Amino acid sequence: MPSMAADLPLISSWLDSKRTPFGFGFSLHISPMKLSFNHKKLNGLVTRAVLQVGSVANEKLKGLKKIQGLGFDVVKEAELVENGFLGMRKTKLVCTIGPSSCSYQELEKLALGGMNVARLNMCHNSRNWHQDVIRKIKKLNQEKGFCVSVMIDTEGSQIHVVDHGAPSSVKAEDGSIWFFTTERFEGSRPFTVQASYEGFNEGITEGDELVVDGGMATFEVIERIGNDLRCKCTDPGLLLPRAKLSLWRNGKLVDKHHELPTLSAKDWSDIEFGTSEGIDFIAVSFVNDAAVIEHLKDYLLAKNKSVKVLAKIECLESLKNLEEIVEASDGIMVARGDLGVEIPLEQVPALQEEIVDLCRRLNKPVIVASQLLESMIEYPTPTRAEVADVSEAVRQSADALMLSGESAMGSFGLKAISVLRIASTRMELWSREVNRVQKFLPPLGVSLPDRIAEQICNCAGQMANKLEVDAIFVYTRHGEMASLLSRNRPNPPIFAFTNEDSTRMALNLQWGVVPIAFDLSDDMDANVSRTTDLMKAKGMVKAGDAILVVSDVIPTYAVYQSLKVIVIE
Ligand SMILES: Nc1ncnc2c1ncn2[C@@H]1O[C@H](COP(=O)(O)OP(=O)(O)OP(=O)(O)O)[C@@H](O)[C@H]1O
Ligand SMILES: CC(=O)C(=O)O
Ligand SMILES: [K+]
Ligand SMILES: [Mg+2]
Repeated sequence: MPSMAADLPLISSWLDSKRTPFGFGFSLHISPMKLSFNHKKLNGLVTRAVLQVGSVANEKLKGLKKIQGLGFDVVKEAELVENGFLGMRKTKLVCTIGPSSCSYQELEKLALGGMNVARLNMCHNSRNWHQDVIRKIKKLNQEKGFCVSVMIDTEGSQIHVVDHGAPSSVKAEDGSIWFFTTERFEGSRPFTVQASYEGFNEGITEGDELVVDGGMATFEVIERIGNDLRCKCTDPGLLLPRAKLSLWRNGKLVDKHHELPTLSAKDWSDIEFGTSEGIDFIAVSFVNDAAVIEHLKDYLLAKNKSVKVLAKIECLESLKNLEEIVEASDGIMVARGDLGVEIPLEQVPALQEEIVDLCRRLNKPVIVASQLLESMIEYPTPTRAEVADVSEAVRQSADALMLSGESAMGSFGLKAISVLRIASTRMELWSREVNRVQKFLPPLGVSLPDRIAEQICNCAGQMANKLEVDAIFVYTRHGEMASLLSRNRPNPPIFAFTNEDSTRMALNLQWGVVPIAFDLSDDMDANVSRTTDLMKAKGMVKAGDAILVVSDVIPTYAVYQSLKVIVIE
């Protein structure tokens, strides 16, 4: 077993770099508070070796605030009691809510099944429907002790089918002639497909290709007449309601997204509605560049709304500006559905891995989305290939996996979430064995502006693994340290105590973090003893458990970040 001292050079090397721009000096002290040599994990080490890195406080510690109980997610609590610290799932699960999952009972079942975030796609359904779902989720959280965050996903300016002349799907036969029109009309016309965007056929000429849903059906443009494109079906298939339309010339996409506003008037109105209902995340569809994310974040800041903004990577333009988009946003969704429409399908897997790695480097949570268990929309078991896809996303250490149609409209949403839960827990375990995590994941260098926090958390991650502590406790107001710890993908779970509700809900999307509501005080020792006492009383920690404690609680008088190891007595 490596000794704790082995970590000291690492820590002291960054301690040398003083935080002069902020006017703080740093001290490191190791104070053995109590010696005991029989702990199962830290045999031979002091039981309360305290490694503290804090600014020199020039004021006395403030008095203890009144601390109430712990706001612990009932599902995580049960998971901990049942599986122990190491058996807790790290990968977060997002479920799209739709007609088959919108009742109070179904939502409760999904929450019990491990849903961390509920996604509402504003492309579908009415304002009242969305409001009703959001309120049900809030009620479940409040009355039943769940911790499910709410995400809205903007409609954006997609080019899709408005009407295709049939109530549900319609088959386009080989060689059949169809009109794709931008004309608005009521009712339906046979062999006529209404497209959502007026500029849809501009610049399109004979010989171009019109692709439906990324290859579900393909047409050749024969003629452009006024508002219409007259097309011949060259690859037969189904036209589904709201099917996506894209145009191609000589094997290259004719990019129309950049002509459209990323946030339409309807999107702004949906955002206004969502924030007034207290949502936690906005996922922005078809992001082209960082500007739209910055604009939305400024807007939310001005309105004093702590809502996290996620950028969906799903079009060509977003790939060109990937790094600036990741930097600007609070998280990313790899929206493989539309991405696979805009770029050749075989490029999606490598891109997914690159995006996941980039997000980890820049410390932004990342969701892998779409078609993870697509066959489960219809069938109660997944294909082997789907389970392999899910496991691969977990191996890449994506923060979260997302269900779409599987939970929104399928009959087996609950089974689908249990497949995600079981497959991700299994893969996490496998990745941890014989240090595979270290082999798989690119090492973290020094890449973030807050180098001190970054290095504390990198060291904490290494220490947690080497010392085989049972859990990491982090005390955080804005979630920064919790997020930086998560970025290291350590073996033990990260319990993040926070007094900010918005921080708690945002941390729901971060790998391995269990967010817990707690009335933080400026007195760190009081926080630690109070939370461990409360968790002990609940049977969640017991004597002998080793815990790595990290803090970024910032009292009014100083910056105070610390790292220490305690063993529960
Ligand atoms: N609120 C809803 N009401 C009705 N049906 C829904 C709803 N949400 C999703 N669905 C159904 O589930 C399917 C998949 O949902 P999802 O929202 O993930 O679609 P998507 O096309 O992947 O997303 P996006 O439109 O953002 O690209 C939809 O095509 C739709 O049929
Ligand atoms: C989720 C989504 O928007 C997509 O995959 O296209
Ligand atoms: K959407
Ligand atoms: Mg999409």
